[in-house]
Amino acid sequence: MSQPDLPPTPDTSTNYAGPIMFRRDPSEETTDRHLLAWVDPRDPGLRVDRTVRDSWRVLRIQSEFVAGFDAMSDVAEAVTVFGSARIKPGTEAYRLAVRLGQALGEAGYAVITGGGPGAMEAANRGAYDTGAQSIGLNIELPFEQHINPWVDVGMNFRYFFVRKTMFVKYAQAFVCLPGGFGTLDELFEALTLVQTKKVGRFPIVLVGRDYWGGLIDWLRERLLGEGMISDGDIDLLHLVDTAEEAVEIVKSACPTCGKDDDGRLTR
Ligand SMILES: C/C(=C\CNc1ncnc2c1ncn2[C@@H]1O[C@H](COP(=O)(O)O)[C@@H](O)[C@H]1O)CO
Repeated sequence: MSQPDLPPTPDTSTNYAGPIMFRRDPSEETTDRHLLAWVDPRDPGLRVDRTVRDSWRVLRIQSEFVAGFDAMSDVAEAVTVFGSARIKPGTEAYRLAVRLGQALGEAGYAVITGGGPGAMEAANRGAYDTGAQSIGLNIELPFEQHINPWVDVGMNFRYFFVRKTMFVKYAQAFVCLPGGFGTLDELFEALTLVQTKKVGRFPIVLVGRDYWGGLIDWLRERLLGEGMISDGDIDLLHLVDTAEEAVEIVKSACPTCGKDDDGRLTR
């Protein structure tokens, strides 16, 4: 029933700038966007943007690394799960992501995701269900954004590259569920880090032969076929169909991960 003496329910759409929340602000600005904006050095009115503001931004970036390292300091063995922000509860894709979170949790791993909706939420939900640590590293975006309710350690990052450092530094493996540009970006960053031996310990697992198979075929035919990558590079990717297979690959790459000296789960 309407109550004319009360103000209308507010628009609750929410934007974040790092830890700061804004409502009723339709701006598409984000901190990343300010950092990456090109500023013409010949424009005297904007010169301060390059000479002063960019230099000072370094301190904010530094503080985000410090906060991220602090937030993650208690994380033991963990697996980072990537996947579409768009899949919905009730779908097969969502159930697979929940099952993946559960299987990783049951095997003793903490689960790290981007903290958002879709496959991230589902994997956090599965991990949370098993009592495993469920971590969400969210990112400031130019539209409404919240950390999903199944995250028990969460952080909201301003900068994509700081957040990506946390995904890699605190995980023993990456598992990619079907996804779009964001998932592909995260997958190829991981692949490049392993290929260039910046990280050495990483299995990268793709779940969904049907979804990823075409990409693997293309990588083999074009990139390998035309000498853009080496023979072993394709083998960095493990293609599976089920959550259980994914966990087996993670475990076999790091048999002691998730266990203490007596072989007990460490969570
Ligand atoms: C588009 C929608 C929500 C966006 N919210 C996100 N929150 C946190 N992390 C995100 C979000 N969107 C993308 N990511 C990151 O990229 C991967 C998923 O991207 P994709 O393009 O959907 O594959 C994911 O792993 C995150 O790290 C829904 O309204």
